[in-house]
Amino acid sequence: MPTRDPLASLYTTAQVRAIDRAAIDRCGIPGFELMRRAADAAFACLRRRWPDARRIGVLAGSGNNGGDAFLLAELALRAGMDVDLVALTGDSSGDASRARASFVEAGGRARLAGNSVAPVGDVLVDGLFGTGLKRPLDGLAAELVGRSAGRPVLALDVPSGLDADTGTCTGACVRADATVSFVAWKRGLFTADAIDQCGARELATLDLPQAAYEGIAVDAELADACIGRALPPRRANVNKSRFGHVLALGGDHGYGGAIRLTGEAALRCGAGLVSIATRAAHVGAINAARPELMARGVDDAAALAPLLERASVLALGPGLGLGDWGRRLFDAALTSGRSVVVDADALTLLAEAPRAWSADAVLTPHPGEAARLLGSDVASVQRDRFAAVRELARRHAAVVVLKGAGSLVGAPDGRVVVCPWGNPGMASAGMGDVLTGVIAALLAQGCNAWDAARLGVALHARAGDEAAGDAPRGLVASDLFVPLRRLVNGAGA
Ligand SMILES: NC(=O)C1=CN([C@@H]2O[C@H](COP(=O)(O)OP(=O)(O)OC[C@H]3O[C@@H](n4cnc5c(N)ncnc54)[C@H](O)[C@@H]3O)[C@@H](O)[C@H]2O)[C@H](O)CC1
Ligand SMILES: [K+]
Repeated sequence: MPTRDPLASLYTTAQVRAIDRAAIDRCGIPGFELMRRAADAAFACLRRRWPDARRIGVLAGSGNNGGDAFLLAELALRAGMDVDLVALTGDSSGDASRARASFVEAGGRARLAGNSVAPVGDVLVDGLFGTGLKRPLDGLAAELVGRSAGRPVLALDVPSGLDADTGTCTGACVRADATVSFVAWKRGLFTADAIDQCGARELATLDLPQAAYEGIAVDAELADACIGRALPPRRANVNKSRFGHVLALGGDHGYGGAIRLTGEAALRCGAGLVSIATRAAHVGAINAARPELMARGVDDAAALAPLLERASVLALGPGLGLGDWGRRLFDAALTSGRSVVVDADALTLLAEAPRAWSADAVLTPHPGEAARLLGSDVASVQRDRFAAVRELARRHAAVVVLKGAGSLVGAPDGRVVVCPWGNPGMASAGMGDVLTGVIAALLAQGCNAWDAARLGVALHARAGDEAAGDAPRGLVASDLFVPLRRLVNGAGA
């Protein structure tokens, strides 16, 4: 059994609660001690991130998230800070009740939320709700969250209002500058709305022994970008044929740039040879822009046959269109027996008629394409991205990349990897075309579908972050080529 990497393991809230129970029942650590350790870790995080804070505002809910908040407030009092604590309810339950009493014994005073204003302070501690959130926030809780807008916020465990299993928030939700999560990463902290709501994420494992985690399944893993294990350094005595031949198919009239981006990305990530099957009208422009690409105008399966014969991996779909021409290329490609990355319009064609695969297959839908493939709608896909990517991988018996904020990679056997990199600048034309080329290049160099997809997504997102810097707006897809080349050679791993 590979040793669990706590920093890369993602759990559902039910699994985290099971770890909590195991810590108490199996390891003999009282729940209140866990709460105290959580408060210690959160207070240390606050002092580190806001070293000049002298007054803190605290929002305390009725459950153990609130209990964490009461004990943090007590620590702040004992450190000589001013504390303005607003409690959502007049009493707390279980360990939280003991935490509340401890805060009061230390001289703390809990104001009742009622119609009072939000707590004052240089920084606001969000201890309203954590993994016990059961429904979208409303009423007083929603009002308090609304009043935290625009202030520096440290969220305890989970930003209040965020579903820690799916990363979505349908009602009011705290927007934190930092979130310190306890015991283990909740999978919902890394995808969907969480990317906007969590701020900087920190994990405090509360010094739990490994025994607390044993026997409790990990639901997903954070992507790693260590390319070295899958693509070892190149020997000198090699020929380009060792690094595969990618054939990119697409670029109907008006979309020649899409397939060119795919082809160039494959070259930049180390494919030995890259050919492009596209409309004849695009060949001149592609050859002029990137002569290393072997662009060929094709109109039918006959013209495509020799290209398919020479290729080892196909990148199918960017700018393919849904017309007769695109359908002919689609059908020829999917009966070629080659490993294939299926993207863009090819996914729409696939949704019309699912296929069995005779080699490795990676699908790369955005939420809209995923909805079409599932016969569902975007809202349902985004409501639970983990369920969607697992259902897609199972139903199509392929590795699936569900793109979007916090891209997910799913395998037919249920494995899921979550990409913690990427930025809003990547929501722009051509980024998906580049990703298709990246994944095809890794397949061409010998990676299996799972490694090619999870590493390709990580490389692509990290290249996007490097290219964007602190200016995501205006990032263009070809900006990724230079960082991609650095990262695919193991830089920064
Ligand atoms: N193992 C760990 O990760 C540790 C967790 N700790 C903290 O405990 C909370 C979870 O505590 P819990 O009491 O289960 O739930 P919450 O405090 O998150 O929720 C409070 C309470 O609120 C009610 N509620 C739920 N949704 C709503 C709503 N929309 N409106 C109003 N009220 C709602 C419901 O009854 C909940 O029970 C975890 O996040 C950690 O912060 C430990 O302290 C440390 C170890
Ligand atoms: K919280």
